[in-house]
Amino acid sequence: GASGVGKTALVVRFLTRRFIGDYERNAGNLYSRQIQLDGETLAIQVQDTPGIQIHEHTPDCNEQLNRCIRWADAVVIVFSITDYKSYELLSYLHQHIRQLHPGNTIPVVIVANKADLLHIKEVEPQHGLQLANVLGCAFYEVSVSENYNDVFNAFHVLCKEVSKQQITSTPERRRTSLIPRPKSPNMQDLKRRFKQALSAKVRTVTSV
Ligand SMILES: Nc1nc2c(ncn2[C@@H]2O[C@H](COP(=O)(O)OP(=O)(O)OP(=O)(O)O)[C@@H](O)[C@H]2O)c(=O)[nH]1
Repeated sequence: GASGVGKTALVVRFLTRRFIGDYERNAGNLYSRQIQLDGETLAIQVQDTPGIQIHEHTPDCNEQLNRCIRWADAVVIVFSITDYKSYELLSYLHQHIRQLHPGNTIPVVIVANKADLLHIKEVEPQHGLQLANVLGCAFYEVSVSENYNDVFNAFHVLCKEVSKQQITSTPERRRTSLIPRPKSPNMQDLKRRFKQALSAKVRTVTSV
């Protein structure tokens, strides 16, 4: 999704259950994780992506992002209810994902984030749901800062859909052993940034 909608916060909340408020611009980290899903242990990888830039009113999906979309078995498109322009990107992004996965309907979830900021909302909740229905996507309105369960449910739906597809798909579609394992596990990077955020908070509290 667009820049600043909460993509990194969403991934971090899903993987660590924690909300870290301050992030630098996201370079696109890859996280590997084992999760429990309906009594089954799944190995998943979550690729965080940089915000889509808009040039002369046209979204610019660069080759790095296109590689991520082609690699993915499922996609979460995030927008913020406080940023109408991020909502306007949804149809374009959905169409772009379909073009990069011709003949294969990979599961897509649309997440409307920052539901805690209703006082500055620019997008009505029902508009997100209506558009998701038209596009044939699951829809979740969440507040990553306030709530873990809705975030988990959005990823849970995707993992179930992917599992279903992999059970019914041909063997070559199953890429679990072919997914490139990250060289340096990004969980170290996540822990470093988490510690930085915590120490920053301690400094802030002290300075107050
Ligand atoms: N109030 C509120 N703020 C949020 C929420 N989710 C994220 N934020 C804040 O929004 C800002 C952007 O969050 P990021 O996770 O960096 O957004 P992003 O989409 O990864 O941004 P880019 O890296 O620029 O693409 C940060 O200051 C977060 O603290 C939310 O649910 N509520």
